[in-house]
This record gives sequence, C-alpha cells and structure tokens, in this order.
Amino acid sequence: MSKIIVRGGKRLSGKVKVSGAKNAVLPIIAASLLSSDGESVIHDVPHLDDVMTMMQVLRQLGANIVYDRETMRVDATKIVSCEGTYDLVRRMRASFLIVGPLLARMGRAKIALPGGCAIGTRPIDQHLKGFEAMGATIELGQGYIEAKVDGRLRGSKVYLDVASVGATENIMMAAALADGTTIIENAAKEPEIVDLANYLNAMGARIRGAGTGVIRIEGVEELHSVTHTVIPDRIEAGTYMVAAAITGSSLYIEGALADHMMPVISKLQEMGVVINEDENGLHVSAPDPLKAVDVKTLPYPGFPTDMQSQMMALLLKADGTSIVTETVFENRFMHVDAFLAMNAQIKVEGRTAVVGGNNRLKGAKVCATDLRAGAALILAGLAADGETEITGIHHIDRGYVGIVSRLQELGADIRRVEVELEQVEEEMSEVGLFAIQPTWA
Ligand SMILES: CC(=O)N[C@H]1[C@@H](OP(=O)(O)OP(=O)(O)OC[C@H]2O[C@@H](n3ccc(=O)[nH]c3=O)[C@H](O)[C@@H]2O)O[C@H](CO)[C@@H](O)[C@@H]1O
Ligand SMILES: C=C(OP(=O)(O)O)C(=O)O
Repeated sequence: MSKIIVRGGKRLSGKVKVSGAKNAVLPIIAASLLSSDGESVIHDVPHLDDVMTMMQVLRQLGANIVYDRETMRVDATKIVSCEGTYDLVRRMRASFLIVGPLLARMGRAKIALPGGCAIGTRPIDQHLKGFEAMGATIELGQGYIEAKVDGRLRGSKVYLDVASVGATENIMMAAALADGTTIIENAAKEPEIVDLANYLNAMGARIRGAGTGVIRIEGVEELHSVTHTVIPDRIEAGTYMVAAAITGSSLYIEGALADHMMPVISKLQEMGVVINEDENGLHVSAPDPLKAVDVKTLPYPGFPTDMQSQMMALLLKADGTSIVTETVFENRFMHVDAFLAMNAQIKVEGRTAVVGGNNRLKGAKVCATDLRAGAALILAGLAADGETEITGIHHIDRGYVGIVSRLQELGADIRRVEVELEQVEEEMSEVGLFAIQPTWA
C-alpha cells in the first residue's frame, strides 16, 4: 500500500505533457467491441488503473488486446462471453459502457452493478431507459443487470431526463448498429462524447450532432476497425494549471486544448491567473494574491464537476470568500473534511460550500476519498506549511499518470512511499474512518 507525502512551499517551473483523456479513452475502448473485422489501433492511451481495468473487462469478453507504450490494439473479432463480472466492474463505473456495444452486436449483456467514485448515488436509469426504448428487455437481480434483444435493436427517440455523459455514450454506441435512426435529446455535450462519435464515425457509423443537445444516429449493419488518437485530458490539464496557480508558479501545460477548457480557463483568469495559449499548449502563471470567485459546477460547457475539488483547494488561498456550488453530484464535498484538517475555513450547507480565503494551510494526515479529491489534497499539500500525508492513493492512480514523478520534475517536494497495510489501518483507527489527523495540532 502506498501513501504520498508532500512538503509544501516549493515553487514549480518547467513543462508538463498532458496525457490522453481517461474519460474519452474508456468509452472508445468499449466501442471497439462494435467491430468484428480485426484490430483497432488507439493512440495516446494513458497508463492508468482505469485503462487496465477496461482492458481486463474486454479480455474477459474474448477480445485480444496488446498495449505497448501509449498504443492499444484491440481485436474484438471473437467475443466469447457477454458478461462483465463483479470483481472488475465494481472497480470502475465506466465498465458499464460495454453494455451498449454488447447489446448491439451480440443481442445480450450481463453486468454487475457498476462501482466508481463514491460521489453520489449515480443511478443508471437513463442508460436503461435508452436500451428499452430501442427494444431491449432489462432484468435486474442479485447485483446484476441483464439486457437482451431479439434480433437487432431498433432506432428510437430517447429524451434523457439528465444530460448524462455515460448514458449518451452507451445509447450512441448501441444505436450505431441498430435498425433505423435514433435521436438522443438532452444529450450530454462533453468533448469526450465528440471524440467517441468521431471514433464511431471513422468505424463507419453515421452520427451527427455530437457536441450539441440533439444527436442523430442512423444505424448501420456493420462497423470496421480503425486507427484513432485520443483527445488530451482536460481535467488532468486543469489540475496542473491549478498546481501552477496555488504555488504562485509559471508552468507550460503541453498539449492542453484551450477549446475544451474554456470554463476552467475563464474562472482562473477571473481570479487573476495569466494564461496564454500557443499552438502546442498553455502558459500559466499566477500572481499573488489571487481573487476569490464563485464556482458552480454544471454539465459541459459549464464548469466541470471533475475540477471542483481542485478549484476549492485554490480558493482556500484566494483573497476573500468564495461560494462553491456542486449541482452535478449530490455528494461531492468529501474533500472538505480533509481541508478542514489542514486548517481551512469552509462551511458546507447542502450542495453549497462557503470557502474562506487567505487560509494558512498546514500539513496533516488525510485520506483521498475519490479521484479528484485525491488530486485536490496533493494541490493543497503543495501550498501548505509542513508535511501532508495522503492515503487512499488507489483513487488517484485511477486517473493521473505518474502525478508524483511529474510534480517532482516540476520541482515539488513530493514522494510516494510504500507502507504496510497494518500501519495505515492503525492510523485510520486512531483518527476515524477517513484517516484525517492534523500533524500541526
Ligand atoms: C468515465 C467518465 O466519463 N466519468 C465522468 C462521467 O461520469 P458519468 O457518465 O457517470 O456521469 P453522468 O453524466 O452520467 O452523471 C451526471 C448526473 O446524472 C445522474 N444520472 C446519470 C445517469 C443515469 O442514468 N441517471 C442519473 O440520474 C448522475 O447521478 C449524476 O448526478 O461524467 C461525470 C459528469 O461530468 C464526470 O464527473 C465523470 O468523471
Ligand atoms: C468521477 C470520475 O470518474 P468515474 O466516473 O469513473 O467515477 C472522475 O474522473 O473524476
């Protein structure tokens, strides 16, 4: 078991290269199941635990996968199983994205109820509503969902009650091989949806409108394998932009795509962060002090919920009080307790957090409760006095490629150490479930 130890107060400098987007590559790997004619080649596949999990999920179905450096070759010509088992699916919610492709190609998918970050109840009713509208029957029981269709799925109109990213992706993949046209209304508009649609269209699908609220998918009889390069990870890029801002440093974020990051860029600019775009990335530098701003998370093109905790870390150092409102997930303030242990002033009322500024953050023993919360604790640690020890690192490994070594290269005092499980358990029992303990008290 590992923990990350950060000693705050160092300035950062240099450049960091953005990886391929986790939230684009996971549905793209799943979409490779739709081709029965040889090998799809996917470039810029980031080395993340979630990618490894998706690879294992597809291998269990019979796909042949070779993953070397950042290129993944997926050959799903032979599918031998239509089942996503509990031990894999519980690790990652995106495993549920195999259901649309399996249903469309094989007429059947059985899968354990999905896991993922504990940031809300995260139902899958909108996915199921889409499949049912296309003629599938759904059975639920003993922690599994089974979806079946006789023959091909039928094109249909699906209005999503919430603009769900995963439901839009799952329905789009299912509809790509359906008989007739599917129209998804109130579709999610995230850049990762556009990347998936581009991948499917290159495979021979007929999808129009991805990136808008209405997506039309004319089903085709078969899809073929292609080569594709995944878009850069806008959340990873945003996290490093906050690392620059919270340490009062200048960094170059190579490969960051400003077009996908406008809500984050404009909020940081509102705070006083200086951001200049060139053809390969973003130059970020931060004066001291930064201004307090209010942040409200919304589906794209609103401010991303996946950047909320990192932004809150930054607001702790801003000059004045900020209001952070989380509208996408009902339980995404789990990082607040850890910030409080680091001497922060924050009050949470429902989905709103009042974040005091000018905090003198102090190192503490804290635990990452989800992926982005973990990133936010590293960021807070970079700006805190003394040492911050972060456990729960497996969450961070789901979504950040080599975050410790990358920050070390930029000049941060950060290291990852292996510890005995018993030691972590002992520390956790001393301080309660979330292992939060001020080291400065
Ligand atoms: C692998 C991946 O791409 N994960 C991202 C994806 O997750 P994910 O696709 O799971 O998120 P959704 O967009 O589906 O969820 C948004 C909201 O819709 C609700 N909902 C969703 C589906 C459904 O059937 N019913 C329902 O009520 C959820 O509980 C949540 O409150 O989008 C989220 C919102 O931008 C991001 O935080 C995640 O990082
Ligand atoms: C919440 C996230 O991931 P997931 O949907 O896989 O839990 C995330 O990437 O921040």
